[in-house]
Amino acid sequence: MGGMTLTGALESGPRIPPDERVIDVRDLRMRYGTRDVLHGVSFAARRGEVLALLGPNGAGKTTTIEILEGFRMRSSGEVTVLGADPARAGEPWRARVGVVLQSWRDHGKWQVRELLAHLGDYYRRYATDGKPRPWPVDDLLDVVGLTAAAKTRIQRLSGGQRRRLDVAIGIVGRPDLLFLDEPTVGFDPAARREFHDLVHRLTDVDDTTILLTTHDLDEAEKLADRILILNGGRIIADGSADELARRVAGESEIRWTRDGQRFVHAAANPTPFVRELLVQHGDAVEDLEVRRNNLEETYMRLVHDSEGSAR
Ligand SMILES: Nc1ncnc2c1ncn2[C@@H]1O[C@H](COP(=O)(O)OP(=O)(O)OP(=O)(O)O)[C@@H](O)[C@H]1O
Repeated sequence: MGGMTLTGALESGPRIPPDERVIDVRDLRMRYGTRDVLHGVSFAARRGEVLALLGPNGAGKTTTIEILEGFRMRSSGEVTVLGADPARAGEPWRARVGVVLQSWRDHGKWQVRELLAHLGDYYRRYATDGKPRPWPVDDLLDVVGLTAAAKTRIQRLSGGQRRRLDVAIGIVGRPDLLFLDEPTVGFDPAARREFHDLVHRLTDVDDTTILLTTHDLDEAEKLADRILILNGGRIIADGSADELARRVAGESEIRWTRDGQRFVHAAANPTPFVRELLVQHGDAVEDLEVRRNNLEETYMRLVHDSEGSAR
């Protein structure tokens, strides 16, 4: 069964015409010493898409992202990002790519606004008619929620504010493509929600393509147009959260009460079951609830199935 889930996942992955691919990865392999950690990874992203790369610890997410960012040399495979090979691309390419690194701790004595204005200057020469660069600093402060902290020295920012500054630094050049490696670690729920709004704004306003990694499946479900699951250096699923949920058998849970008694039933297709239930019991059915697998359940199942079929 695991094998079928796997094949199904890959075959029905979206087909993106080559000229619309902001990211195009084919048969990417990575070996550290004698250890293979990526075994032929292939996927693509189209402009304006938000992709979440999920997978257990050690699956190869950071390695993949670092290769796409041009920070790590791959062992083999074809990688095209914004039309260029990241291993060979130059400064104009880098200016179009945003990277959010973990906590910007240098320049502790600088004020937030001052640092962003300074870093933004670098991007001025890469402005185009369609895309003025950098973000005007006050708009940027507003968009990441740091207006009130504009004059605060970096060393005095709270953990959450620092992560927002990391994001601001990643997008100051108005990148066409943004990489976010576990962007909301350390955020409180309010900051997390604001960050999600920011991601939506970036894709709405700027058509920014975003590739993010996260272990927060709720976050992936809220943000991503498409989910890629990497396990043991292989992509084991590629599709929207709904598509992946549909691929996992026994997906829906139907709950109801009748004569004061609770009932639970699992069904791949809940509609005929519910219809029959109402035909049989009509008004006696109360508190009817149909719940599809959430991404967490789907993810656990897909990872589990792939491990079964890989060995
Ligand atoms: N520089 C390196 N040298 C040798 N092995 C490495 C190196 N970097 C990563 N690895 C190994 O490669 C594998 C994939 O690591 P990677 O960091 O890409 O995984 P990940 O999916 O990002 O994990 P996590 O969720 O824990 O961040 C791991 O087994 C890791 O130990």
